[in-house]
Amino acid sequence: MTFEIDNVELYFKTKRILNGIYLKAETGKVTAILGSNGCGKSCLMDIIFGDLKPKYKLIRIDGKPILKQLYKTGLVKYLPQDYFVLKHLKLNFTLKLFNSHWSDFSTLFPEFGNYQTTKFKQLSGGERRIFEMFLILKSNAKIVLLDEPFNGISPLMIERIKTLIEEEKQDKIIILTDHRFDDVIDVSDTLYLLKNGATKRIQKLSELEDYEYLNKGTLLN
Ligand SMILES: Nc1ncnc2c1ncn2[C@@H]1O[C@H](COP(=O)(O)OP(=O)(O)OP(=O)(O)O)[C@@H](O)[C@H]1O
Repeated sequence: MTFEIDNVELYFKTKRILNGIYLKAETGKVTAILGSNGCGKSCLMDIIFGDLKPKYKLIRIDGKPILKQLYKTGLVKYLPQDYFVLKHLKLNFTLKLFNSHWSDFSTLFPEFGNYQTTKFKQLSGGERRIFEMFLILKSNAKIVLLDEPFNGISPLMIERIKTLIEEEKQDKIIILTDHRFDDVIDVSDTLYLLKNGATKRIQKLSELEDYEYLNKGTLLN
């Protein structure tokens, strides 16, 4: 499956946020978006999901235009920056709601060993993020959007999540954005930089320095 978005124009009042977007993602690949604070990455994710209506946009799946909001197609799941699981829900019940099982989760994350009946609100910030990411990545969605999946997660857990992303991308389109550029570069197959409202496809990592997303010499370290 291929996913494309282009011709996006997003304004807030007279402030232009996005105006030159083209992004193509496909099953079996992780497509990543890098960009500085406030450049419009979360807005672009919201637009793809269908939760933010720009002045104009064109989304195509396998070349065919999709005119309704993407979430209405049932093809997509979205990990936004804010938590989406209801605070009072127990973890094992929440997994059932997402057609998953406690044993699947605890096999991958044994650190959560006896948390079956723990409520979501009793988890730490990083634990909540890991749990929500598992729900999204293990879902049967064909398109997965991850907004800052590594935020607040400790290094060893990031490695495990990257492994999960690698496994799950086999039958999913995964589009993610995060400020941990080294982890993003490591896990991505296709890389875009969002700058001045437009996406630039990154073919060589040195372009990240040329476009002043990274300081010169950062990639040598
Ligand atoms: N509802 C809104 N009303 C007005 N301006 C908004 C709104 N939402 C976002 N913006 C502005 O749009 C721009 C892009 O915001 P966005 O959250 O997409 O940035 P981002 O690239 O995800 O940033 P960060 O990496 O800091 O999370 C910012 O300048 C922000 O202030």
